[in-house]
Amino acid sequence: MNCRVKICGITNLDDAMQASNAGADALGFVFYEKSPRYVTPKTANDIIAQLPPFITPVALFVDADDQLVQSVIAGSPRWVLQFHGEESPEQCLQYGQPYFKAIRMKSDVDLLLEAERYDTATAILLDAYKPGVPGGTGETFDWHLIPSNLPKPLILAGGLTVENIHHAVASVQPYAVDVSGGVEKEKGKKDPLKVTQFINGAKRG
Ligand SMILES: O=C(O)c1ccccc1NCC(=O)[C@H](O)[C@H](O)COP(=O)(O)O
Repeated sequence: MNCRVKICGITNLDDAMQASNAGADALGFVFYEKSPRYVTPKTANDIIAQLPPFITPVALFVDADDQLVQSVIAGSPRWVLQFHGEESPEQCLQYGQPYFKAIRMKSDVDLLLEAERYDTATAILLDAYKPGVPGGTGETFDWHLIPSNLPKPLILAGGLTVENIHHAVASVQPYAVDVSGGVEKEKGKKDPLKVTQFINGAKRG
């Protein structure tokens, strides 16, 4: 199985180009001001204007104002949206763009119900739950909680690293994996070697 890779938390052109050249399928940009990986709509749109074709830029929001979402998507027709907060299916759909819904995993989450609720999402992204931290936690969750009959493409996130990516892909067999902190040298700056090793590890799966 060919596992796709999204490198999240891109803040600069060098990291975006390096990840693209190393084989990333998607790049994530965090439009959440409290994040150390926050980028402005202008910076992100300037970066994606220079990306090669076949790379999907993903705009990540956490319960954002309409105005912010609109200012991002006005900059390029290439955006896929990722909603990482408590957005309803109607809110996610209102922009008329393809979207992923992130679900933060707790033992009592009914994933089949969530997948049905967000049936307009093109994929469900599963991330670790940490109280007070909406994402980019660097923590894994119990992959046994993922049902094998999830009716949506699954993007596995949360605490993935060069060390655990082979095991993650082999055991969960996700459509794609998503990483941020595990391939950084410091918050907001990627480590090129880790990015390359991570992508190779995921695709070798
Ligand atoms: O990266 C952030 O700071 C962030 C802040 C708020 C919501 C989501 C955020 N990041 C999401 C991601 O980077 C990934 O989709 C995912 O959470 C995996 O992150 P990590 O565990 O660091 O690999």
